[in-house]
Amino acid sequence: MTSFGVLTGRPLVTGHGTENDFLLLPDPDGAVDPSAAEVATACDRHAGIGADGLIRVVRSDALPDGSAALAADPAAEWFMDYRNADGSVAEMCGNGVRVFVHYLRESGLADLPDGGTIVVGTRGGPRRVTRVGEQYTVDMGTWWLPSGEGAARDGHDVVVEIPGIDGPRGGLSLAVPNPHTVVALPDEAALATARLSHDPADAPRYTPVPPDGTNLELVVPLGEQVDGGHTVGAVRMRVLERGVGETRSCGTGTCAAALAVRIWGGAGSPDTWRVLVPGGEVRVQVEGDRVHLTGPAELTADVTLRG
Ligand SMILES: N[C@@H](CCC[C@H](N)C(=O)O)C(=O)O
Repeated sequence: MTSFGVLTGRPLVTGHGTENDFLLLPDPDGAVDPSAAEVATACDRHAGIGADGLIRVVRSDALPDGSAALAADPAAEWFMDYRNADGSVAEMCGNGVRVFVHYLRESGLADLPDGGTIVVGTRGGPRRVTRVGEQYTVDMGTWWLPSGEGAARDGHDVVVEIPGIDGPRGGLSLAVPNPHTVVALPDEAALATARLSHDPADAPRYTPVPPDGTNLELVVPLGEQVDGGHTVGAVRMRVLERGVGETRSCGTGTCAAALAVRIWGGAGSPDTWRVLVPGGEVRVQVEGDRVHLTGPAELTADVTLRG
């Protein structure tokens, strides 16, 4: 008999950002702290509602991680308590934070006029989210190369064996601030043949093994175009998310993908990137050691779990 534990009977809201989908748990006062097993069951696509992750919408002053966010930025009234579909926590979710802010706006918990900005607490630090019509631009903060600048010179710091792809490939590790490994493939046919799963018998293998696990982005650079007088790069991406499986989009992953392709492109590589994912398209803007992500957010249903 399936048990959703503390989630039973709680009003939940479903939503997605470029089809990276989430269960939102409104819990302003921090009264409901689901266990990893309860999150995993609710996110199971057969035994539960199904989602790539669960996001608790909670006031920052109601939990310890939120207090740290408030100390970093007193404007961070709300905290995105993000859990992967397997119940594990992650530092940041680039698609989720847009859906989070869209929910705050739609439910009247925050006033966000067009052009307005709100600060959201996350485990990766406070994030400023600006509404631009029906799109949201997230200041994703600083990014870095965990292996140091030498990795940028070499272009890779990890070897990845990917089921469905011939031979081992060089990958580049990036922190956004959650861990990502980006691997370039020669064309879209190769991208289509990759098998992306956490099944131990068919999972990618990394040398060295990433200490905190990793999200894996497979990318195919699509070239550059001039848009409004600016050069814009384009890249197609598939992603295997840590703690989830293959998803139709990953916001932090699109940032990692754009950053890696930009590094591989060398001097003169664009700062603005269109990243095409199975669930749609987002835009990534690099400003030195900071990165911004722009994309849509939607709410889809109000749901309640039965016992
Ligand atoms: N889908 C998210 C990333 C969620 C966290 C990730 N699976 C991890 O464990 O690091 C995004 O949109 O960024």
